Amino acid sequence: MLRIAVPNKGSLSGPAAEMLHEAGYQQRRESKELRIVDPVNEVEFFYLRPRDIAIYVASGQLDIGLTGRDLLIDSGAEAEEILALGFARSTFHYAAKPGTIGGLADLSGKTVATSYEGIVAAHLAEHGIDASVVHLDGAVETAIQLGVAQVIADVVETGTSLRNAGLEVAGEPIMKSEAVVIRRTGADADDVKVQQFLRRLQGVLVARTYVMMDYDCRVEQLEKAVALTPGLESPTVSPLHNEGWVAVRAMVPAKEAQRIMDDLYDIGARAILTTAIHACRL
Ligand SMILES: Nc1ncnc2c1ncn2[C@@H]1O[C@H](COP(=O)(O)OP(=O)(O)OP(=O)(O)O)[C@@H](O)[C@H]1O
Ligand SMILES: O=P(O)(O)OC[C@H]1O[C@H](OP(=O)(O)OP(=O)(O)O)[C@H](O)[C@@H]1O
Ligand SMILES: [Mg+2]
Repeated sequence: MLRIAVPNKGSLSGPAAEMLHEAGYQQRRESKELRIVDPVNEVEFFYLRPRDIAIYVASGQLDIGLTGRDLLIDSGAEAEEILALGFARSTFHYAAKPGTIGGLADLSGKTVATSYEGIVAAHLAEHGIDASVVHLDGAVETAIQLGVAQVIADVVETGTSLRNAGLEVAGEPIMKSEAVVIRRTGADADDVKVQQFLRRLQGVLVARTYVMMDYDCRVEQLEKAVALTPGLESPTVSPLHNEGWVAVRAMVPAKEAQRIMDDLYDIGARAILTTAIHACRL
């Protein structure tokens, strides 16, 4: 039975459960459940604090975990990222009152408040900056107003929390994060059950980002049309009953579907349809 750690609360938990559900796995029915078994898929899910997931996975008791890249790095645990999941995207930044911090050197001698001490201490050391770090559990934007620190280092997504606290980002981003699948460093890369789990999640990622496009076009236009819809490997081209026409089928990025349909129409393609992909194995 594959043992998987899943975030039990916070920004990661809803989208993680949704992705697992889309991948065909049973998920817990209520938020107090800490462990469930999905007997059909032979998987056991453990609902853990996002921050603790890398530690559990590194200990070898759980095969894989879903967490944030920033949480993985912050933990310093012996675990590694094996698949990026495209949700809970964020950037990790220093921030301060406008005009107080021009560049990294200005952090010298300051106190930095953060929930991500591991990332911040490593970043400061890497750049040879002597600053103090104070750990706070959350709502770190308030630390400056209340005099606990002159600088914060935190997750920024829309920037609303910083703006509301009258702060602005200082210097270059420290790192970019998103939800990731992790396993213990050096774990068996060919484990069949892990590979199957990853293929299922990859199927969801593809289904979310691609649509299937079908259209008819004249044989003379086929090369131009195929250049617009090269597919992932190669489009399927089938003869039509009407001589001189073919039907083409290819996967296209969902974000570009409308532009591609316009371009296909312009070169004479007709009966252009897009359909959602619900699941796939590439
Ligand atoms: N506003 C946000 N937008 C996108 N991702 C976020 C946001 N806030 C946190 N994250 C990401 O979520 C993960 C942190 O999850 P965690 O549950 O620990 O914190 P949280 O979502 O802030 O919840 P909590 O309320 O417990 O602090 C990190 O990977 C972080 O980058
Ligand atoms: O740039 P934004 O879109 O405003 O998002 C970033 C904010 O979201 C998270 O806070 P959360 O709401 O999880 O509270 P917390 O600070 O207590 O973790 C994060 O810690 C930032 O404060
Ligand atoms: Mg938070």
